[in-house]
Amino acid sequence: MIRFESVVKQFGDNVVLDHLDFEMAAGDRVTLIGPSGSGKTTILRLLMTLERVNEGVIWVKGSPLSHERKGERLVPASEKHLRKVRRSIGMVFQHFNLFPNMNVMENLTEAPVHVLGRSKTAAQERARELLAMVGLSDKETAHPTQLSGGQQQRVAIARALAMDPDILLLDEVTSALDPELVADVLDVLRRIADTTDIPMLIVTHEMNFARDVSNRVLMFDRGRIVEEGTPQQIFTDPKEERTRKFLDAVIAGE
Ligand SMILES: Nc1ncnc2c1ncn2[C@@H]1O[C@H](COP(=O)(O)OP(=O)(O)OP(=O)(O)O)[C@@H](O)[C@H]1O
Repeated sequence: MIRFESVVKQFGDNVVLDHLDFEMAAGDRVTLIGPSGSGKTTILRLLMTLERVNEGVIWVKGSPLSHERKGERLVPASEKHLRKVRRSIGMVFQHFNLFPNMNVMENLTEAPVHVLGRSKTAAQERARELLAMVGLSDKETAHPTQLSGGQQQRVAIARALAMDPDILLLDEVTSALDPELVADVLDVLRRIADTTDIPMLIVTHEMNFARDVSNRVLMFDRGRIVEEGTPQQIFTDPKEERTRKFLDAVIAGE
């Protein structure tokens, strides 16, 4: 479904991902953990095509994301290819990033209509289903500034799903929220995990959430996977000293 094949990403001399190999199957929910600067967000940004690989190839559903085919060969993706493949990846950011001058319904239908070419009626119908799923059916005509941070983030989740993406990327989606708003957002994501089979790749420090939603946890350090397992195994019986130290530090900071 998703495959990183020997991916290298560097910024100047800083090698952030060092020949990274990793795969996600359909229906996988994977949480990435690891110290600050270990490359977690870079992985999401590569999938979002906001960054380009230096070496290696990223595949989505058997097609290259980072590259395109020229006959038998793979060549680095053109901007046109990236614009096209970007549609299949849904991302929710820490800071919501809703369109401020559009109401909730417009936020949800803009890209399905203008990028995917759906009819306005079909896009609105799908948007209403998604608003019901995130518990905001009564906010269709509200503008982002009239919503709490938690409500804005739930709209952002619905907006990502409105594109029917192949994968949903969640980057620290609760870390900009007031503590009392976190639970609602996590509950919505738990419900989506329970009621859909969309693959999710999650970066979070909310270990309970990771335990509830994901079936695999990958521990990163310096651009490499140092340990991988089920949430149960990684959180209760980590094998690697680096994982243990990292989890102790997260728990101490909570
Ligand atoms: N656009 C960029 N230009 C230069 N260096 C970058 C850029 N983006 C990321 N980096 C560097 O890449 C490394 C990995 O960053 P990344 O944000 O992927 O880590 P992270 O594991 O997500 O950390 P955090 O938990 O703090 O978000 C860091 O050393 C960072 O400084």
